Amino acid sequence: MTGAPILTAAQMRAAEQAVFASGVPDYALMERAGAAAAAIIWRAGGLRDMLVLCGPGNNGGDGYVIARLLRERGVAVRVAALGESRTPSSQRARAEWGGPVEDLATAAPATQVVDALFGTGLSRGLDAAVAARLGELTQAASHSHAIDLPSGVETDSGALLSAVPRFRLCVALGALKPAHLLYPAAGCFDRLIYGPIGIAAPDQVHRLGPPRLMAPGVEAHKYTRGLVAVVGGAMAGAARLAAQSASSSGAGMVRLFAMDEAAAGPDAIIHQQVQTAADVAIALDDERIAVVLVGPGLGRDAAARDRLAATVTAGHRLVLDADALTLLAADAIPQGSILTPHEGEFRRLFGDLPGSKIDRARVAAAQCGAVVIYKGADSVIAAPDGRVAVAAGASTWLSTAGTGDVLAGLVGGRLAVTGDPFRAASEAVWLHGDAARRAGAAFVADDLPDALPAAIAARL
Ligand SMILES: NC(=O)C1=CN([C@@H]2O[C@H](COP(=O)(O)OP(=O)(O)OC[C@H]3O[C@@H](n4cnc5c(N)ncnc54)[C@H](O)[C@@H]3O)[C@@H](O)[C@H]2O)[C@@H](O)CC1
Ligand SMILES: Nc1ncnc2c1ncn2[C@@H]1O[C@H](COP(=O)(O)OP(=O)(O)O)[C@@H](O)[C@H]1O
Ligand SMILES: [K+]
Repeated sequence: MTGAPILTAAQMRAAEQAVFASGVPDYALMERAGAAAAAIIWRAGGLRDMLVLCGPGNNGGDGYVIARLLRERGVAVRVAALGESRTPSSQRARAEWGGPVEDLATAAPATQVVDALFGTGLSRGLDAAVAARLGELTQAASHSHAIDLPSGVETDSGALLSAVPRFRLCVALGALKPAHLLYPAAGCFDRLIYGPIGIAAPDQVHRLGPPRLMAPGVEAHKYTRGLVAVVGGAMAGAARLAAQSASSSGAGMVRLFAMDEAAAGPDAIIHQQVQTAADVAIALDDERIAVVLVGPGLGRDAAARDRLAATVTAGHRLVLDADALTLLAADAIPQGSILTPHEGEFRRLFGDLPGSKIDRARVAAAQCGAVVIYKGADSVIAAPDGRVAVAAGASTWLSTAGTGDVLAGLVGGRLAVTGDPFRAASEAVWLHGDAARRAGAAFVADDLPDALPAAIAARL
């Protein structure tokens, strides 16, 4: 399930220090990084003429190594620098390059541009003139490559500290950084390639990787595969959509406790009209229920409040979405639940927490003892024990009504199957993204459940 590790700038520095402490000289690590990046750029750009932009720090050092190695392969390389090299390794890399170094302010463009101005050491935005030069030279190139990070993005938050052009390729060195997955920085390149340089990374924060799912065993029956109950409310459609998604998620059975009478819908879903909070309590008094999903279409009035209270009191494992997140206070969330807030719901529940989206999700999960899926174009899944998976690059067509209801149903279904909230949340976000990819363009939320069986089959 886990993909590449994600390290902050400080964790990256600590990991580099550990490599140096093991006896690898500073400059050897820079050679490794430069060689990894040069190999990736060579595959992308071949013999096209190139301008490498080198900054004053070690990111610039990587640039000089890349320039030298691609010159050795026959590429017509020029180098333009932003001032002198200030670290011992980058000074050596510049000396090993040995060729002319132009001034960034006046260098002519080339077919390929390599941005090695700043990486994880950026402490403030680029000066306006430098940012403008970077923009001009990048736009003039048909092949643009950012080394480690596009210059101008803040490593740990993904914020843009100055104007950043869009690169064709970003080469992440040693580990992914939060800015590779968090927006807006994650939108500053078309493709991300990870270049390993042999550092050991802490293993708590990862990019979301493809899950490994299992087909039901021969002994399976509908109750062992998990019974998901969906408690609906005033807006019937949202709960129906969630129930439909849960029933295509691998769960054994879905019961929809709705306020309205059964509408036409998948007949596999057991529809039961449950009007009062007392009726909700009776319906949920069933030991076979593995997970209860509440929130989509619940409403926010007194009746919704009562239905939610009856649902929480029933004591089953909960997935809380939409209106449930608006009605509940953070300290009333039962431990072991899964929450699926979008930005607005997250801020209402947890306030304006400091730090990156990853930091905020982690604090929220620890605070309420629940797994939090902090949704958006970048979705951060955080567990109370500190584990985090970050998903970026989902189809932007997901920004349509009801796709959150589909995700919530899917989370409920995977939780019923696995019994493990972090795993269920991770599987659900992956499958949701894959279903969207399969649905293509301009889909509506109703199309996504139909795409789930194929998305699941692809992970068996
Ligand atoms: N230690 C090493 O040998 C390795 C370093 N690596 C590379 O080194 C990078 C980190 O290197 P550094 O820590 O030297 O940091 P950078 O190269 O990102 O830049 C740091 C330098 O720029 C200055 N600076 C920061 N923001 C500025 C601004 N807005 N305008 C002008 N100057 C500014 C800083 O004062 C410092 O001198 C990584 O991103 C990666 O590319 C990796 O290749 C791994 C190996
Ligand atoms: N621009 C976007 N790019 C990719 N995914 C997005 C984007 N906007 C929203 N999403 C995803 O779509 C879903 C929307 O959920 P939500 O905001 O709760 O919508 P709704 O309540 O209408 O169902 C979430 O899974 C979210 O991560
Ligand atoms: K860079």
